Amino acid sequence: MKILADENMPYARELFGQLGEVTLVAGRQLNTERLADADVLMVRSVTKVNGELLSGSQIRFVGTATAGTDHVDDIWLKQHGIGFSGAPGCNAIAVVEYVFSSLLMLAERDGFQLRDKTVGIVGVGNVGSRLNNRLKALGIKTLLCDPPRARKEKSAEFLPLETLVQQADILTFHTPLHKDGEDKTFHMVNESVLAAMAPGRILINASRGAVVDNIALLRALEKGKQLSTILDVWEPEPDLLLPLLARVDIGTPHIAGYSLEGKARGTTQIYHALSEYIGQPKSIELSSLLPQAEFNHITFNGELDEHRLKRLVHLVYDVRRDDAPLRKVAGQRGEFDRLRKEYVERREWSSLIVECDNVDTATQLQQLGFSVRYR
Ligand SMILES: NC(=O)c1ccc[n+]([C@@H]2O[C@H](COP(=O)([O-])OP(=O)(O)OC[C@H]3O[C@@H](n4cnc5c(N)ncnc54)[C@H](O)[C@@H]3O)[C@@H](O)[C@H]2O)c1
Ligand SMILES: O=C(O)[C@H](O)[C@H](O)COP(=O)(O)O
Repeated sequence: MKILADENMPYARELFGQLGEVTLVAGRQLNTERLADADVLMVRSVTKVNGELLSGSQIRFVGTATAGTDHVDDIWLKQHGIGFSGAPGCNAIAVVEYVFSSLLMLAERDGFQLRDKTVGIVGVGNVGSRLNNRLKALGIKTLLCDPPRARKEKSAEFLPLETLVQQADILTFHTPLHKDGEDKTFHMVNESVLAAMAPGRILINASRGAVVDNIALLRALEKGKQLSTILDVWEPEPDLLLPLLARVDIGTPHIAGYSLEGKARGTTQIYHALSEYIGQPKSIELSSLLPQAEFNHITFNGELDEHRLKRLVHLVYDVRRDDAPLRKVAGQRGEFDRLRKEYVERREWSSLIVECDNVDTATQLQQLGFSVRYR
């Protein structure tokens, strides 16, 4: 079995090599010729997988090691009897930790306490629900919007987007990109949503670029709208609007989900899916693949306050390490992708064992996802 896999997929050779012959390719350069005699295609989000790419090929299974699947025409795959698997939730923790890192940085810079803010979460799936749980562990008020879940679960927990726009100090988007339909998310943040956001609010997009109308956002900021913005995803990528990057508070090259754990989980999820599809079910523990983290043990004495939490969070991942390099190279051909390809290893909070002497601190850090030892 010949398996073609994106070169930016950690552990692809080790895992897929157990199932067939692996060739690694640059995701943006995949074309019909490269697919010639391949049986399986394993991609990330930069490869558009559709009839144009696949007709005439002998591909019988497609996997994407990503949470978002808007780059895959899954209907076409089904119609043509091609197996498909995404990697739901693989990098949700990484995105949550990106959001925390960003908000704690803004809180310090602008002199506010996160615990005084209300956070509106739009899209309460794998990312949104984990974000909600961690914010609640800190006693932070959240407002939730997820119409598909609201319909299914008939729960009053979910509110209309307009309510969040009016009431939340921080509005963070974690929806899939739907170009149309009842739950359309394309340009969900448009001119009128931006106009309705009160001065001093914070807008975060770590979902898909086009969930926010980037031109409308740029216009609003150019007209002096007081809005702090955190953008990990752009419309379009990789050729983002440079004047917009210049005006956002934090701008990163679509790496919110790029913890080593998150990427590796993506690979293992589609490895499991392929092995089942071909009738040779295999399983592998993530921990057997991952190296020890650079910093893996720390002693934390006393009580946890927001300032100390910020220091701990930024010890593991400080978003500024991804913001500055993008500003330096944006606009230069190939550089957005290079930053992603050569991404310096980043680990999740769970990779840090925190030894605590205070039971409340230990409980809270555990709820937040750190590995904790109480002595
Ligand atoms: N920046 C990154 O690196 C990164 C990483 C992971 C995921 N993502 C993106 O974030 C998205 C969310 O990730 P996830 O893992 O939580 O996905 P998910 O599928 O688990 O959750 C998405 C949630 O959004 C809800 N939703 C759908 N339409 C909606 C609408 N119109 N309004 C409000 N909610 C709506 C769904 O009901 C679901 O609960 C992915 O689809 C992907 O595009 C980006
Ligand atoms: O949908 C996802 O999982 C993320 O957006 C993912 O991190 C994108 O990374 P890429 O596939 O572009 O490497």
